[in-house]
Amino acid sequence: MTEVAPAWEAVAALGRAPGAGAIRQLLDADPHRARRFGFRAAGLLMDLSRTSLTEAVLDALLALARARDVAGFRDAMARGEAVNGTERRAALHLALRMGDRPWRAGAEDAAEAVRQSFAAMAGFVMGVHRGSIRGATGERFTDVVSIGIGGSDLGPAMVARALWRPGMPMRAHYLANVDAHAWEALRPTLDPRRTLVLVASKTFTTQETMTNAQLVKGWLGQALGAAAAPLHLAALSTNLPATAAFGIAPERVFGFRDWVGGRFSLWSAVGLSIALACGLDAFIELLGGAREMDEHFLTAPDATNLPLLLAALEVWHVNVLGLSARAVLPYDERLSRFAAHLQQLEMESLGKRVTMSGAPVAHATGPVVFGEPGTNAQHSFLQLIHQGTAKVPVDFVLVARPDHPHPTSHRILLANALAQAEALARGRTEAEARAEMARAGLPPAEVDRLAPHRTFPGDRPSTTILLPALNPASLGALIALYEHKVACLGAFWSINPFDQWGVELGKQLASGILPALENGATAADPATAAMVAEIRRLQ
Ligand SMILES: O=P(O)(O)OC[C@H]1O[C@H](O)[C@H](O)[C@@H](O)[C@@H]1O
Repeated sequence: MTEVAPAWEAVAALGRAPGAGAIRQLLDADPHRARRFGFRAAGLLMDLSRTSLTEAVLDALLALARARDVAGFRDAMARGEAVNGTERRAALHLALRMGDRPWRAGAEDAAEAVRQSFAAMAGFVMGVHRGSIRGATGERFTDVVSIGIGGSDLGPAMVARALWRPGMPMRAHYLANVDAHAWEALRPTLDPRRTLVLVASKTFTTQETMTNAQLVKGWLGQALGAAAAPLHLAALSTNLPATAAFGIAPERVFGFRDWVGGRFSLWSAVGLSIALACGLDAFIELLGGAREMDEHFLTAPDATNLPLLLAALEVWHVNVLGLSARAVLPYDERLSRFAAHLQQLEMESLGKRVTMSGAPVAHATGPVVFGEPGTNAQHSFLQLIHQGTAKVPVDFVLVARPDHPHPTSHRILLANALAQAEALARGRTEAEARAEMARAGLPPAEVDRLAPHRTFPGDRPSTTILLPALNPASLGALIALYEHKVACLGAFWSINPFDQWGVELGKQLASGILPALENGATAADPATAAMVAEIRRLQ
């Protein structure tokens, strides 16, 4: 047996112990549990008290982290080693946060590369905001459209939505889906003379993005003349030849390196729309918040390291308790796309079935992640989480101070979030349900009939992350927390969290099916061929 196997076995044994997974009794036994299992970094409080973690479980998970050398993987990542083994690349999104560390990606001075691309971005943003960079008709830009998909869309779109307030420099719009209904819905809201278009694509070959970019370039050309369109375009990409071929002048191309993974790229030029819409200062503060979490991640001891603890909890839930989904519920409307961002960040990173060396994994990997803002989620899928047969851990994200002048609304929002966490953990026993119905005066037969339906099993885990306020720094720290959790889980599970081969097959098949839809060529797969025939009949 290797050192790793006994560490796994120790964790698994705790999972088989009587009472493992219980939460209510832990809460009852220790009134200080919230203090013991509350952890702070970068202004965030992470409360793990409403989980079934115990001192023994945590110790075993931290021993497993040592056996799996999670800290070693983290440090190799920070040293710019090729931790993305299948693509032979570093994963150096930490360098984008522009800390003082001498970041290197292999032989490259990554810190210098980041400084240069940030300086170019900053110059452009200031030029647009001051009006020295204008559209072809001399008008100032008021709107920015960022065309991109996946990592070139979800992060920036989520952040801009979270941070934008009336009066900020520009309005940002995001165009991702190749479904042209998205463009047709956006188009009438835009004045081409005042619209700046960013084509955000790391590879600059993504079919959806290039299709939309051609549509929007055509719209600019029609409205302003083909020669004027380039004045309204910029590219955010690592593929300089392709941006030039698309007709974007080199000084309008904001680059980044291949060691920035798509789902980790909002801190790079891919985040240009954030800086344009919310201001350069906000973007710098966002980087600063992430940097604070980075420093914590790189230096805090395991036992108080928030990303590592969050990852360890996920191992406990997924591998020991067999919980294969997790819900993310930000109780803040401005974070309405936060779950969408985490869906990509976590599921694209951790949806793997072979180890870094290509052998089948011996255990479950990434859970299904989904979510919606609260309180809306309460009136939707939380029924299943309270009373369904599947146990689904929840991440609550709460913001203490709102930016609106309606304290009553905010108190109602927070009371609901806290009530959900309490209800999930404590539940309501059948005896409690019966007593309550009796107090309400229900006849005994009704009490008997409804008791099973009004019983809540409890012992359903949740994590609460509290932000003092939602601002660029706290949001940067929050996102970085999850990024680092993902890296830790890659190490725990010995999978590559930085590649995404799973998206390739569908891409290849789509290009084979396109001719069948265009001219009736027979698709290779009979089910596809039958559906193509029916679609063509209806068109
Ligand atoms: O930025 P791009 O090269 O256009 O890629 C956009 C997205 O598409 C790919 O298929 C991957 O699934 C994502 O990781 C990536 O973020």
